[in-house]
Amino acid sequence: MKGKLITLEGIDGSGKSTITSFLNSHPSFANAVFTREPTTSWIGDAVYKAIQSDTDELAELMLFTADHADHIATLIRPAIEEGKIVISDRYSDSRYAYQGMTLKERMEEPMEWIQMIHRGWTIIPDLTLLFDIDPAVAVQRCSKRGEQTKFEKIDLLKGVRENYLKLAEKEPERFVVIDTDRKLKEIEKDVLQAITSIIEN
Ligand SMILES: Nc1ncnc2c1ncn2[C@@H]1O[C@H](COP(=O)(O)OP(=O)(O)OP(=O)(O)O)[C@@H](O)[C@H]1O
Ligand SMILES: Cc1cn([C@H]2C[C@H](O)[C@@H](COP(=O)(O)O)O2)c(=O)[nH]c1=O
Repeated sequence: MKGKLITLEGIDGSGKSTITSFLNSHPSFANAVFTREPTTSWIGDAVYKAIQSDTDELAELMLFTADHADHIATLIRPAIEEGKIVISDRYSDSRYAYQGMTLKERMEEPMEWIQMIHRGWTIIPDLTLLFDIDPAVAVQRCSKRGEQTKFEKIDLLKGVRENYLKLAEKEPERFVVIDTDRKLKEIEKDVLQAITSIIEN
């Protein structure tokens, strides 16, 4: 039996890692493979170097995309072929939404172009949970957390959020949008319901 790929997406501070930890300790997902992008490989390390410095935005996209290709080849495809459930904290939609913003002065329709360069080799998720939140609330949460990435700025995150919502509107059969400006218990319930309906089909 073929496995399932479930991805968690959303702007910085939207609550993806918090829900990933919840799922990781939930008995229903004891055999699932938990992963993330940027990955923990040397390419993922290079990505973190790029986003912690003033790297050219196109070079940054290429690094994120190389990390994605390696992630698919070494972990995602083999796990899915073994019939596993794979849960990834960020995946290709992060590139469409974030680099769709960072490259908007460099080209016309960057989001469509980035999607085009993924076509034919990426694996499309069975389910994408989009953690949606007002960027002002997300940035406030991030500031309490301490560490910051260069993308944690309200204006940029507003554009990233709009890109995510456009993606969700175009593919309603893949996306489930979760309002994360709520109590954790309510979010957990919606997440479990969305995942269960995909796994049981
Ligand atoms: N529903 C919630 N209500 C209040 N605070 C929350 C909620 N969910 C998460 N938080 C807090 O918000 C902060 C950011 O959450 P988290 O690290 O899970 O976000 P993230 O989407 O993984 O962020 P990033 O993409 O930047 O890693 C954390 O301090 C977390 O404890
Ligand atoms: C995969 C991916 C990530 N990003 C951005 C989103 C975040 O600001 C950082 C990763 O940091 P995290 O807090 O460890 O999730 O990188 C991106 O711009 N493009 C991508 O493809």
